[in-house]
Amino acid sequence: MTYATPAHNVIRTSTTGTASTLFINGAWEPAASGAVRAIRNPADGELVATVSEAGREDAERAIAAARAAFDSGVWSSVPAPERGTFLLKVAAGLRERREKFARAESLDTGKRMVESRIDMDDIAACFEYFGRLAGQQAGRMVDAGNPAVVSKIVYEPVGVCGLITPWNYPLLQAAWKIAPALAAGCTFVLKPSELTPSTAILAMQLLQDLGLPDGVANLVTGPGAEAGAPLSEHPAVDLVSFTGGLETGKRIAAAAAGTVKKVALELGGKNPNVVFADADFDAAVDNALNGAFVHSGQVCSAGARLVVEESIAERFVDELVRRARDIRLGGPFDDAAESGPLISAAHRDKVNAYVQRGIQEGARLRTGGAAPHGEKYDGGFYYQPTVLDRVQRGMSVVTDEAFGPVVTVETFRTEDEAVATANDTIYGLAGAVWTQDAGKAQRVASRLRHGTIWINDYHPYLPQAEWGGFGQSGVGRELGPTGLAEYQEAKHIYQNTSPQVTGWFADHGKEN
Ligand SMILES: NC(=O)c1ccc[n+]([C@@H]2O[C@H](COP(=O)([O-])OP(=O)(O)OC[C@H]3O[C@@H](n4cnc5c(N)ncnc54)[C@H](O)[C@@H]3O)[C@@H](O)[C@H]2O)c1
Ligand SMILES: C[N+](C)(C)CC=O
Repeated sequence: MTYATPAHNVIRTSTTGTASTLFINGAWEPAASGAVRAIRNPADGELVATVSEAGREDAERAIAAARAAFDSGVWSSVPAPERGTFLLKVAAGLRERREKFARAESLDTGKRMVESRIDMDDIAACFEYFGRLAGQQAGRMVDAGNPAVVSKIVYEPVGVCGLITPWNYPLLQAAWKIAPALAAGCTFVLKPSELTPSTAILAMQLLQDLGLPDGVANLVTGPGAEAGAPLSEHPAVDLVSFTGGLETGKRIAAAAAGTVKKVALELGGKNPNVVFADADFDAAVDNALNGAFVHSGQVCSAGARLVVEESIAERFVDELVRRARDIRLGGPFDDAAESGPLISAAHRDKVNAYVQRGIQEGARLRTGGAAPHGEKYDGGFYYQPTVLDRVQRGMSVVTDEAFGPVVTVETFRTEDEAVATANDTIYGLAGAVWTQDAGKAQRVASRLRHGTIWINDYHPYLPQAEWGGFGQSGVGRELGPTGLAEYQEAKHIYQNTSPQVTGWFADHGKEN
């Protein structure tokens, strides 16, 4: 198969310079300024779509629509099981349109079709999970210790949600927010990455086709500083849920403080993949490749730090390097490709700068460290899978999230040293432990300060299992029951069925 051309375009956006991709109060609109952005496939630079480039004014109109829809009760008053049924229809719609959505995702991100198809399945599973959960949150009775009192906890929607998402898993990260927000009865404004808006547009079309009331779901496509910032600043937004980089997350938390809105942050990671000498060697090497290089390492939970027991380190890294050299790079429709391009030239420059700085600081480059050569790669933003060993703690390539196909190698001699090395990061998103000793696996897993620990595996995540970070990897959790609770307020309703005079204050005006 050859790379996609604009003829593969699968969404209703223009390739001629006009666009109406803002979805506000049930209508498709251009940006107030008329600005547009060209979306290009990072695998070959081909024009994929032209979308509206929203600014503050557009975001504020979308917020007003979401506020009015929430306050009208048009969605929050729909019984929770019916909201759940709607989510199940969304899941079914996604499954029917899987290929169309996957192509749009691959064209925007450059990721291989096989990966985008998996993403679409995971997205449908997310809607199914929250669809089933929606009807099960009945609240609970509380024993007030007084038979005359009826005391209960009910869960109400938090209100208007600002949802801000990144480019690496565009619709998946949006779905992890949209599904629980709708299940809880919230309304929202979604601001996807300006680089990868296409599947968000398709998703809004699906919600519209399925009859979601106007104003419940709103979309602004555009850059963060203009279209995104109002979602964290505006007093009419009750919650901002953000997935993206650490520095943006800090800005959003600071901006949200002005109106004391709820903040959920899913940020980056610098995730340790800890391999003990007694691990299944072949499985551990294979999964170290998977952990570091799938989607060219542009994964928040990428196993970018290999932490390997000294006694097997040389053999392990030799094998990792041998196999990393063989990884075939290519575009979304190249069936032979095993990994794809980076998202942009600027991002590739950033990844390369980390690698070169690491080498200058004394790391040894075992493979990679440059863009690949050849006609096939011209016009795309490819970077070779890269392995650096002999790194030192404190080097920026070890501490910072490079977010590319780069793995560093650290070694340890004892279990304590393995734990200390793995925990030596400001982040705390995910990590893995490889050993055939079940006791050691559980011991180490319990000491690692990361939100997800895989034992003898790498990368799986489940809609029913909470996802999120310790430390500076974020605040709050997505998925699982906690992922729904993020979009709810717990309210205590206390009813005294037999009101009594308390006598706390004497009635000084009353005759004896
Ligand atoms: N923890 C997770 O589950 C998870 C999942 C996916 C990606 N990520 C992280 O996302 C990052 C990569 O994504 P990115 O480069 O798109 O991140 P980013 O922080 O640059 O952008 C994320 C989103 O924020 C918007 N934005 C930027 N500035 C803003 C502002 N001032 N106000 C409001 N919105 C603003 C962007 O337009 C985009 O939509 C990595 O750090 C990765 O680890 C985390
Ligand atoms: C959360 N996850 C693993 C799907 C994507 C992270 O970038």
